[in-house]
Order: sequence, then structure tokens, then C-alpha cells
Amino acid sequence: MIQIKGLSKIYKTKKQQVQAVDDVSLTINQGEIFGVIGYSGAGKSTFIRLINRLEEPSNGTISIHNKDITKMSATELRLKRQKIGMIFQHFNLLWSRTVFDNIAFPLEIAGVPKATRAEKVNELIQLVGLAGKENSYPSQLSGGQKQRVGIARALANDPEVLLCDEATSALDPETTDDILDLLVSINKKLQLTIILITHEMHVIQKICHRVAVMENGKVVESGDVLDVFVRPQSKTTKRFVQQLNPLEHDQASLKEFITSREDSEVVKLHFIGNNAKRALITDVIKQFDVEINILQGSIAPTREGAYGTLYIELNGSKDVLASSIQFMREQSVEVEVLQHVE
Ligand SMILES: Nc1ncnc2c1ncn2[C@@H]1O[C@H](COP(=O)(O)OP(=O)(O)OP(=O)(O)O)[C@@H](O)[C@H]1O
Repeated sequence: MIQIKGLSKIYKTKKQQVQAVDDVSLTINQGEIFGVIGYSGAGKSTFIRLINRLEEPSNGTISIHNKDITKMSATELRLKRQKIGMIFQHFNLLWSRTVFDNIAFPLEIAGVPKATRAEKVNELIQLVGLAGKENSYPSQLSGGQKQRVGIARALANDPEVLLCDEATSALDPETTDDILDLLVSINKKLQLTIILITHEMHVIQKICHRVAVMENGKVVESGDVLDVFVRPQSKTTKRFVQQLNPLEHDQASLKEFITSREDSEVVKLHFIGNNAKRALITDVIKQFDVEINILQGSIAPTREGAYGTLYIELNGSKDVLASSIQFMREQSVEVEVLQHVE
């Protein structure tokens, strides 16, 4: 478990000071993939670099497995850093070394004997899917392959946590998905805790269990991905969620359906997790003398299950409308009756 309390970073220059990270407190559970999302300048890079003290905190504590790394001496920190893997947007590989030698590098630093080193490197090459590329140089690899080398290198000393600093931002969408799949498989196989920063909601949606949203150095919202996606609270989070489902927020087309007619009601349904797989509309039509007109809908998968929204117009007598809505609520589907569309 990683516990971050009251973490702050103030950069002081001659002319001014910038509070890049402002009183951040978070708990990251063992074995989870925790994402931090924010727009440019929110403080994400500073935050992740504070975790392994590539940046020195101005205030606060960071405990990894109950050891506060802010209190460690230089020697203790050097050893601890071997247990904190990190991957970068631009890979940071050693260009004059082969794939094999790049991955072997942290093992050399840690003083691992040559034979054990070779065994470990070969194991990592298999794990990240680079078999056959051992003797290639980074310049001979694609972006995705370079990041695979970065991941293998970061895993060489069996880290307790893997930090990912915008690890897919330099990759095309397909390669991004391949690398995200690899991170998920490593997380599962090794039970490895992963902390990543990103400005892409897709990354959070695809692989994270929990998420924190940063703005002006502060965490403005955090929680399970599904909860945050379904009920975003802050303006920034709402903007990120909107990126995933632009259609849902374009409600202009619904306006004409919103009337004050007694025999018609427009409702928005929120389906979460397994509910998203149900044939709810069929059930309602079978049970009640009601007509249903589907107006708009969308569904988004996340690591923790799918969530979807559906706008429907119900037509029927006042009693039937009330019973239908009651029935849907009893099925654990959130039902919002729209009086008007903004
Ligand atoms: N070394 C530094 N010296 C002074 N100010 C800095 C330094 N590094 C970052 N900052 C400032 O701290 C704030 C947060 O920057 P940071 O790079 O952490 O944000 P970010 O969310 O990672 O943004 P981006 O995605 O653009 O990198 C910004 O205002 C930035 O200008």
C-alpha cells in the first residue's frame, strides 16, 4: 500500500514561486492500477516524480509498504528506487545499448551476477513480447517496441510499484491499446501496483481501477473509475467524462420530446455494471401497457464493468407511466425524469 499525505511541491525561481502540487493525500492499494488525470500544467508529472523523489517534496510524506521515503538517506533511497520501476513518455532508453543490454542495465547497477542477469533478461523479454529483438538497438524499434523495452527494464529488479509517466502519449491509438493490454497483463500476473499519469480519459477507462483528477496541483475528485465516470462532481471531471461520450452531452436533439403532456415522459436511465447487459426495455414493454421510443443511448466499457445511459420517451396513461418508472427503479437502474433539457 502507498500512502501519500499532505504532499506539496513548490518550485521557487528568482522571480516567482509555483505551487505545482498542493496538499495531495491519496491511498493506493496493493495490486491496483491507479490513474491520475489532469490537463496540462495540473501538476501530474511533478506528482509522479515526487513518488520516487526524482523531485524533492516541499511538504508531506510518501509511505511505500510503511516506509516513508521522504525520510530516507541517499543510500536508503538508492536501494528503495530499485523497487520503484518507472516508464516514460519518450522511453529514456540507452541508444548505444541493445535491447538485451538496456534491460540488463538496472540489474548491473544492482550488482546481480551475469548468469542470473541473463536469465532474468530473457524472462522479461518473453514477458513483454520482444523475443527475437534481443540484439536490436532502440533506433531499430517501433515506438511500441521501445516502450516494451522500457517496461521490461522497469521490471528488472522486481519492483513493488511501477510508475508510468504518460507512457502511451507518444504512441498511436492501436499501439497505445497494445501497451495498455500489456500493463494489465503484468498487473494481473505479478500483482504489481501501477500508478500512471495521463491526460487521456481512454487510458483511465481501459485499465484503471481507481482514478484521481488533478487541477492546479490539487486532487479535485477521486474514487472508483465507474463511480467517477457515472457521477462526475467537478467541472474538470465532467469535461473529461464528456470526451468519452460526446453524444450524451449533446442534448439539443432531445428538446422537442420534452413536453408537459400527461401521457408522455422523457427519462434518462443510467445502467451500471451488469445492469448494462439487461433487456430492461423489453421487460417494461412486456409488463406495462406503455410505448417506448428510444431517443439516444451510449455505452462505455471500463475495467470495472460497463456503464451506459439511455434516453427514452414513454407514452401511456399517467398511472402506467408511474408504474413503469417505479418498476425500472426496482431493477436497480437509476432513473432520472427529465422535466426539461438544458
Ligand atoms: N522545474 C520546474 N520549475 C518551475 N516550475 C515548474 C517546474 N516543473 C513544473 N513547473 C510548473 O509546475 C506546474 C505543474 O507542472 P507539471 O509538469 O507537473 O504539470 P503536468 O500536469 O504534468 O503538465 P504537462 O502534462 O503539460 O506536463 C506548471 O505550472 C509548471 O509550469
